[in-house]
Amino acid sequence: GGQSHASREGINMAAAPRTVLISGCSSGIGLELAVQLARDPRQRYQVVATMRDLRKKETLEAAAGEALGQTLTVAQLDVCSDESVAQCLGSIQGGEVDVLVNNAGMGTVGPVEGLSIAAMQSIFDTNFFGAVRLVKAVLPGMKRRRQGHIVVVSSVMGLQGVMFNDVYAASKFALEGFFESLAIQLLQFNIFISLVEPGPVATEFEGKLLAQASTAEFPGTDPDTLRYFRDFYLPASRELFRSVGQSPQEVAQVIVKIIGKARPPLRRQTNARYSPLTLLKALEPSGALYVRTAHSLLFRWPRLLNLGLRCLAWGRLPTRVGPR
Ligand SMILES: NC(=O)C1=CN([C@@H]2O[C@H](COP(=O)(O)OP(=O)(O)OC[C@H]3O[C@@H](n4cnc5c(N)ncnc54)[C@H](OP(=O)(O)O)[C@@H]3O)[C@@H](O)[C@H]2O)C=CC1
Ligand SMILES: CC1=C(/C=C/C(C)=C/C=C/C(C)=C/C=O)C(C)(C)CCC1
Repeated sequence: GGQSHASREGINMAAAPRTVLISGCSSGIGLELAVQLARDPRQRYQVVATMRDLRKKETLEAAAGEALGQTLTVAQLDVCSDESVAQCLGSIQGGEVDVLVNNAGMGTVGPVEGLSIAAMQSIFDTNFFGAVRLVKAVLPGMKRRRQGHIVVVSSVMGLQGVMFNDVYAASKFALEGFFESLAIQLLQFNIFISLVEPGPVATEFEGKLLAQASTAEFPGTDPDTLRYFRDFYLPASRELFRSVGQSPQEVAQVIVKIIGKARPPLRRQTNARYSPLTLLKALEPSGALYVRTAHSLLFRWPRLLNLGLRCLAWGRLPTRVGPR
């Protein structure tokens, strides 16, 4: 209770740093968040930056600079493996995680007819069950200590569906339902949940999706659907990333602020330029306004969509797309 709030607000400067465990730190949002927290000017955090493949650790280590080995350590963690999770948590001093950031995730695009059930399940294994696995591992300790914060990198697609992102959106909706439910119970234990909902972010995420879209054959899909996907959706999606895409640094900054709060919010969107699109659903609960507008913008008035995106992008520098 009171003591933790005092330390979080910096009143008790001598407070021990909080241990923050982040999944998926080989690139993108996870990497940036790990570095920003480790470089906190008030040194409030001890960061365990994890990734499933340690051969990818160089970028993170270079970005961490002097923080490496001080406020940041790198550890192996595959969110799809029970053994890996157990081993990683066992290696943490005291075994206590104060803040868990479920960031690891992957996208998938394309018509559902062309995606195998196995491929869909693997998206859920990573995005949904990966987060659930980590939560099951850290929750008993948090409950015992009556303290904790669980941050989940969800998406605007955890709030509303987007054409040709059916499975990815479903995995993010699953996170939203799971963690909103958990949030109610956990208030009893002084444990907070925060679902962070970025719009498009310039990380390796988009490149991986474009690579999938260009190599996958989506067998069993009718030619009309394939044409809608390739000639309508893909160019619009590219333009959206170019115009309103955020940098991973910006998203990480929002998460750092949330972690620093004594009363963190349950939901937080990160991209004000995307919010007109999420408003379409929030303002009209039947969903018809959002679905009809998205449909029209993509299939009937693509030039209006382009114009609209350019307006939303007004006054900002184009986001550099691609790896750090
Ligand atoms: N980029 C975007 O437009 C948006 C992204 N998001 C979400 O942000 C999160 C981070 O993505 P982002 O930084 O953009 O993309 P990146 O592709 O740059 O990073 C994804 C990270 O997740 C890791 N990962 C994948 N599977 C596993 C696994 N089984 N165990 C551990 N780590 C794993 C990847 O590791 P590896 O390198 O080994 O594959 C990588 O470190 C994701 O949850 C994504 O859904 C949300 C909204 C928008
Ligand atoms: C094409 C198109 C859309 C596309 C949205 C996209 C592509 C959002 C991507 C979000 C991401 C990448 C989130 C990651 O988690 C809208 C705006 C819904 C409606 C108009 C047409």
